[in-house]
Amino acid sequence: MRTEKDDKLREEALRYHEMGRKGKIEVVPTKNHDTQRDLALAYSPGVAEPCLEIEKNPNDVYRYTAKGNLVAVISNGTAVLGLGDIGPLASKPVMEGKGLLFKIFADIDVFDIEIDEKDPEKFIQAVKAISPTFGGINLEDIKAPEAFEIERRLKEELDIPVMHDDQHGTAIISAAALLNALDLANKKIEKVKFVVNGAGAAAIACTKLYVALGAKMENILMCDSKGVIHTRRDDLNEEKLPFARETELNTLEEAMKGSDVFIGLSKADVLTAEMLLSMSNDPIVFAMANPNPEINYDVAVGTRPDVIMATGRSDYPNQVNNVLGFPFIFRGALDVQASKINEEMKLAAVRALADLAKEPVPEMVSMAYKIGNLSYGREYIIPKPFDNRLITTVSMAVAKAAMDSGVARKPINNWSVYEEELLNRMNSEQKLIRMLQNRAKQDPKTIVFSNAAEYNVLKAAQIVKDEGIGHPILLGNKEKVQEILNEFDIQLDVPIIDPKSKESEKHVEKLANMLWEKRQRKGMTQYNAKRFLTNRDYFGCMMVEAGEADAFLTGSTRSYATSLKPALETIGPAKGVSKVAGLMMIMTKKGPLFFADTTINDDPTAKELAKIARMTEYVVRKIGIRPRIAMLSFENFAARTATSKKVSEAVALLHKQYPDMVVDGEIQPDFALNEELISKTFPFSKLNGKRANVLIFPNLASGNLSYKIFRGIENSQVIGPILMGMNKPVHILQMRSTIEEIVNLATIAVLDAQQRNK
Ligand SMILES: NC(=O)C1=CN([C@@H]2O[C@H](COP(=O)(O)OP(=O)(O)OC[C@H]3O[C@@H](n4cnc5c(N)ncnc54)[C@H](OP(=O)(O)O)[C@@H]3O)[C@@H](O)[C@H]2O)C=CC1
Ligand SMILES: CC(=O)C(=O)O
Ligand SMILES: [Mg+2]
Repeated sequence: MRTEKDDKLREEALRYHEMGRKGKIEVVPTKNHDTQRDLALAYSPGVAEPCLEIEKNPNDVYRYTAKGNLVAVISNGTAVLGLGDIGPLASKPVMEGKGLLFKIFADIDVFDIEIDEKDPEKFIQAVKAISPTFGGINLEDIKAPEAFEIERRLKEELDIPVMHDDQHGTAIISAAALLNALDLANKKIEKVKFVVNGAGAAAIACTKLYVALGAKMENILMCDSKGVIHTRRDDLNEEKLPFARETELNTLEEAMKGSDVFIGLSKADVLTAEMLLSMSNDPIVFAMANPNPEINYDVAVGTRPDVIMATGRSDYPNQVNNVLGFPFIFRGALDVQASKINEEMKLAAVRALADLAKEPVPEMVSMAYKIGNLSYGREYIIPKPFDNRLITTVSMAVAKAAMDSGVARKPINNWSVYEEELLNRMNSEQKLIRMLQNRAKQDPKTIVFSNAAEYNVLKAAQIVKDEGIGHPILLGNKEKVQEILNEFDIQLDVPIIDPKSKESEKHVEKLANMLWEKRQRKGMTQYNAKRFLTNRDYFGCMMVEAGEADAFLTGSTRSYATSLKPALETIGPAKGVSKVAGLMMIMTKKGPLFFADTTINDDPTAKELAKIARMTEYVVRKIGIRPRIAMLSFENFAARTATSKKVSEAVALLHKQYPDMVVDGEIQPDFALNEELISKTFPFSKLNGKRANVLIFPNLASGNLSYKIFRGIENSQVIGPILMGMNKPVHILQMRSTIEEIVNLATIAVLDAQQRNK
């Protein structure tokens, strides 16, 4: 069933693949290559030395080359997703996609290899011939029954891990999800009746693993394209035969009656609402065909509110897709130089995944999925791919199982060092920013950029446009802007408005009249309103006020206060807000930290401080993070000085007015940021033994200077200042912001505009 959403996705997917550098992965040099000397080492003559070492000791290949971190994703294109035999060429986007996932989730490099060969023997020989290059081989989208023979032989004949992901990756993930779904439905694996639709590579491997976990063969009905696999059939291959049941049932429809679990690894839309209605109570439906499931998610949930439903897709709850497995399974296997991926390693991955879903979900994950409260339950039976913990949890479990089962050639001695290595592979700061950008891209908004005759602003606007984060409008002198565009060869075709130019006179007049109407009783004359409107800051703000744009970004060439004044006089604070404030988001290895107020209120009173805290809580929550707020001072719960007393008073106000708010103080920042110190020293605190992620400073000096010191020492990425409390999205950059900082704040401006549209 093709929906409007599918049509939109089609368009977007084609654009995504076509834009910019072609393909989804590239090769990047890892060593210096700037001088003649570097080249003499990288290539001839120096390169001969590692060659000779490896000739003497083949294992040194792991020491001197990329082999140990390089996986081949190999396909012949005979069972590409659920699209069938579309050939090796057409399979390339999927294989490149796998490469991308290997890289971003587990820092594994991939060559995707599409082989034009259907004959299993010839295919095996081709893979064997290129295998010296790789530390592991991920077979992909090869159809059954050939896939079974190909994998079996390559496993036997090669001494590096070989895994057909559609079989075992899928089996591992779906088994983990199944264990949790059964737990939630209060059913036992030994008792439940399964219908497995599909009898190909994925379906057979999954079913075998469920049997290994306790499912009973006599409770499983498997169907292929011809219907139920039963003993009366004479067309069954070797792999299907063990699943042939003595039964009178012939069709999927008949098989479904009274079943508890439906496993779909076949093709789109083969399960009907009527069939779903014939299942038992609390049915479990894993419709895993890609790109479209055996039954549409909304249809299934609409038909059976008691269903526990999963699909292979990322845009619905419970994505049961092998992406949750292969990056981390190979990571663990490569790190111990495992000779194979065996049953013990697979079962370890199943348990690790199933258990992880029961743990509290970190904020970063909820944020990536724009879901406030992700917790173990019917709509969260399996971790999400963007969960940072997968790399440590699953890879470590797999590595350990490889060692315990005797297939590891390079055992791990120090697990905490290994854990640290795994975490360092992931650049969590970048990930967070990427997540925010992805959210912005879902619904890009029109952003007016002031100071367009600045290189950084133009470059940032170009990125915002090219990445699909927003639709820029530039404010500035057209000639100057064009000059910079030409000089730096920046391709940016967006509207440019110069409020000072003759051609903008009518536009200026319209916005000036609006402003005058707004402020005529606050001393503004019509003449002054018109004069103000030739100023870019007034003009940009009024465009947002007039609904001509969704957000305004300014400040990169002016002092903060100079840009703030027009914003306050035009857009102004939101209803009920007496003090606006500036929030900085600082990316740290332990996650994002928020600082307020960093830009506006010199010495807020206790009441104002409480308001700033409340407003910050709201904004942080909107970003998708659960705020834990520390009200900072230089004393801990023992206010003696005027500053601490003020903070203490603000905390009392907050506790009284908002008893559910996670806020406490006065507290020193080193305590607030240290879980152990907090839980041991202040067990009574409302922070509940958890590290704070929002720091409210007692005054502007401490807030502003702290984030600047932090930024200077840590060289962390900073997003902000996010201007909080305004009636419409306007944000003021720091002077001389970098391109990256402008793009980041533009992203926040888009998210801000998205929130307000809801
Ligand atoms: N979510 C995930 O992580 C994954 C999902 N999949 C999905 O599973 C599906 C199968 O992949 P894979 O096993 O690799 O491919 P195969 O080609 O090996 O197997 C396809 C199977 O589907 C069966 N089939 C086709 N049409 C029907 C139908 N109308 N009713 C019942 N069965 C049917 C075929 O039957 P016959 O034997 O008669 O030809 C065959 O057994 C694909 O949609 C794929 O996207 C696969 C791997 C991972
Ligand atoms: C997810 C996957 O590997 C498939 O659908 O084939
Ligand atoms: Mg696949």
